[in-house]
Amino acid sequence: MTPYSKDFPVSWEELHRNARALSWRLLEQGPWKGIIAITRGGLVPAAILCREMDIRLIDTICIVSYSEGETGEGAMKQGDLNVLKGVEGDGEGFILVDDLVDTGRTAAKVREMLPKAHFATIYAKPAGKPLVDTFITEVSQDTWIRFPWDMEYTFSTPLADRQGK
Ligand SMILES: O=P(O)(O)OC[C@H]1O[C@H](OP(=O)(O)OP(=O)(O)O)[C@H](O)[C@@H]1O
Ligand SMILES: O=c1[nH]c(=O)c2nc[nH]c2[nH]1
Ligand SMILES: [Mg+2]
Repeated sequence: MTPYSKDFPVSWEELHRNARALSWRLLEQGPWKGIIAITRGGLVPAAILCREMDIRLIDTICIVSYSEGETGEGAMKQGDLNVLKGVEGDGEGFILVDDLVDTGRTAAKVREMLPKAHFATIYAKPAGKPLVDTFITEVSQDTWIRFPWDMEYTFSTPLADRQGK
């Protein structure tokens, strides 16, 4: 059974605003040598951060942790962590960025790989929050965040018509 009972759709505008808010917070804590994006979710936040912070050195850690769940409703379940590509060094002076922390499993893995990096996310759920150095918005553990790159505009049934369904 999926542990997610709430949906939290995020628009491009909201994502952009939150990523810029994260840039402000990180600029105050610099200087930074570069950004390491945790693919794939960290790629769009990293693009916004490096533009706002004038950072030109961008690398990736490529890691896979979720696969399509049995529900077929777009919610995912977590499998084994699979690191496809790492980076050299201990991460000192680098921002490690991801879109969110949920259980914190991905965060724990990347922190182990780069113990001195500053780990930043836009969204954090309570279980993963202690592993993040800087984040912008907290959502409850039973919420599934829907990022704009995972959605498309579609018809919305009026609330009155949904009653009793
Ligand atoms: O805190 P956790 O429970 O580990 O979950 C958070 C991770 O899960 C998602 O990535 P996912 O592995 O689904 O891949 P993606 O970024 O390529 O979509 C998300 O982008 C985080 O990286
Ligand atoms: O798009 C996503 N939304 C989430 O809430 C989430 N949690 C882990 N991985 C996730 N991916
Ligand atoms: Mg990810």
